[in-house]
Amino acid sequence: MSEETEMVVEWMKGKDTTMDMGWGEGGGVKVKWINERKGDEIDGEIVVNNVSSLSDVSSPTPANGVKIPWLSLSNIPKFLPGGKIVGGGGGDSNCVIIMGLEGMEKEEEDGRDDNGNERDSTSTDDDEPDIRIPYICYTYPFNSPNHTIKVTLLPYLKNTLGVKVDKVISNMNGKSISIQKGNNKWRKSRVVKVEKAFVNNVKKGEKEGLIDVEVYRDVEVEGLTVIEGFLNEQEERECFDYFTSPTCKSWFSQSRKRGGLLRRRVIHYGYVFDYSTQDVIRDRTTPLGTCEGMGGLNDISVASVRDKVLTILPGCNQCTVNEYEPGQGIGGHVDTESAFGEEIVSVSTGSGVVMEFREIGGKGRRKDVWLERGSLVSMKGDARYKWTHAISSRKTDKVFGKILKRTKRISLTFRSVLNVEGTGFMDYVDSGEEEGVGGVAATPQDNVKVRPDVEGVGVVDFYNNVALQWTHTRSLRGILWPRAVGFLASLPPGSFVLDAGCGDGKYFAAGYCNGHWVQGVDVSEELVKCAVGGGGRRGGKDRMQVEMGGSAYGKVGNGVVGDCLKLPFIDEWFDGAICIAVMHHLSSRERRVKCLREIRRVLKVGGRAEIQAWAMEQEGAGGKRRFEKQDVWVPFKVQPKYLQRVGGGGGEGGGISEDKIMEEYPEGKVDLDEGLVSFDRYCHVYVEGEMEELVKECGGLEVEGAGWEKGNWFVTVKKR
Ligand SMILES: O=C(O)CCC(=O)C(=O)O
Ligand SMILES: [Fe+2]
Repeated sequence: MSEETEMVVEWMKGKDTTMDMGWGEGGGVKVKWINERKGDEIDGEIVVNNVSSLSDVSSPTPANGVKIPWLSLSNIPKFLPGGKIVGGGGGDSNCVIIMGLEGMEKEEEDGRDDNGNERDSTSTDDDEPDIRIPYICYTYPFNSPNHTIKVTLLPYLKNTLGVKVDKVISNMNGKSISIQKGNNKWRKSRVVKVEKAFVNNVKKGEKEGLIDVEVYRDVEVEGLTVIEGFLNEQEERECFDYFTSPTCKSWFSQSRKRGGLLRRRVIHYGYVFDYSTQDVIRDRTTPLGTCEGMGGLNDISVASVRDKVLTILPGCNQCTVNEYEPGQGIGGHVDTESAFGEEIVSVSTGSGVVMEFREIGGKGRRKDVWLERGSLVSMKGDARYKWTHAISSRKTDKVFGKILKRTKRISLTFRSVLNVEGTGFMDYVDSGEEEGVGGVAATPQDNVKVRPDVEGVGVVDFYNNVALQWTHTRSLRGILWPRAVGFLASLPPGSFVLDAGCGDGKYFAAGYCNGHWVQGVDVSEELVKCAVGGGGRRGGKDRMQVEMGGSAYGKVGNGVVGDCLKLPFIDEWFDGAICIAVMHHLSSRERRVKCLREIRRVLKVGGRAEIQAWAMEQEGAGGKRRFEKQDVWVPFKVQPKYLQRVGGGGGEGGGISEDKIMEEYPEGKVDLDEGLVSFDRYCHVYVEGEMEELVKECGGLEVEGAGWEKGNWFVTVKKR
């Protein structure tokens, strides 16, 4: 069970629980659940500290009219790291608040408040709302001492009730606010009641001045050592220059663009670390970055650093190079225990920095250490497992009375990856040979060599590039796979349904029409925007008619950007899940099984899932596709007017030059005759029985049905 799950389980037991979410870039979030049982209901409050970047809060979307109790056991807001709300509060959030929305009250004549401030609109018994929705909002910026907060409502709230977001209110605690609906008309009738919102000013240090490392001078952390001057000046300089030189092309960002979590850039040697799953990718077929072999670290300027480190940590087989611009940091975390061995060392170059250690549990002590340029910090024992480490996102540090400006810092962190064969970066050479999957001979055109970035470019970038065209054609045609629609209809009304790999939300309406709350998640931010933001339309002969007045889109499901291999939802939350045309974009068997395991994890016991992916066997499908191999690139053509980076928004699109397209979309191929731009998408098409095998390997799932439909293999499963 994950730490987060344990926390929720504790919460369910009605105990007070404090935990450190500590998810990588989320910023070492402290969450405190305090709760009180009142019959079947639980009153809760959550205190979240130190959210240095917007993360990933989500809870399923209520359809209009669905009644759910306020913070009851069944609908506590569930959140896990890994997802990203599109159109959320931006990156400066340092506080998360749980509030309750009470809606559907009588509309008042003039609800307008010119200042856009809170209004005193405490509801009376007469106004007892007919729906109550707990939700979480992010706040930014945090202006103490008045705690003036800009509130951004979760998109689902916006989608469900059509309210306008971003409203400045003051002094959250226990107050009510009005929210805006439609065109600048304030509706007092829709009241957001802030229930015990907690606002912790965690940026204390800033207000009080920087905390000097000296303050923690006497705190001892077992297992923490700093060796100053580990690199001499020349070694330090050469190493820094190597990574900052324009010839160093290995920098990679598991960035927003990729739906990832990192703001800073990294390079991985030996094994790639996947920040969304917080795990090492052991089979080296990863979309998440280049896995450098001997190349980089063999350069004379850095090989000496590696060799020096090897004298301290002989078993190390992985190195992560982190680049921190001033103002960038790393959230409080313990390096994944299951992935890395007992000692971790990190070498600083370019700039010194203060690293902050915090004791987990116990007295919650803190220790700051100054990492000078050329120094090495080693963490083992308690320092490795019982304390988190973090670097605050600041531009300065206070070191023994002096305020020091940070400059670019490049650190090299060396670790030993557990459970791998061979010696990692020391012997790994990317041969560059065209090698098929599972021993099948490959040709570049029809068989993808499963290489590190295959999903990054061939799936995430692909869908972001083609999103507008995609949603235009697909949604307009609105063709839904019949079995998936049948599956949605087979779930009891009111189910929470996960749409894993929701794309532009094609199935949202089908779920909605069956009375479900649909929560989508997809790696493509551009597609999620379409799913929640009205980017697409419904039509065609198979379309789902949704009579809601206005656009059905965005009102019938909620989407969050996230990874199917690390779903941003807690365990056992969904009654049903669909995963349609997603599994054929995963580039290794390990990743396919991981995806199934994630779906299983978030399903309740007895919850069911429908999983479908392209079949290699296309005969009788009536389609034009023929697959010779299982791992293939499949082109998709886009009209330039749908290419957003050259200004295409779906309008006329005249005058977009070919040069500009080629510049902005180097991965696209422009066909002059057709006037279309073609993008390749990575697919792994399934052969008969393969899906069932994966299900078997996943375990814990009972197969209710399996077969072939319209060129796809499907399995319907139930969680045991
Ligand atoms: O930049 C550093 O020195 C620390 C990096 C780190 O903690 C990590 O990558 O886990
Ligand atoms: Fe770390």
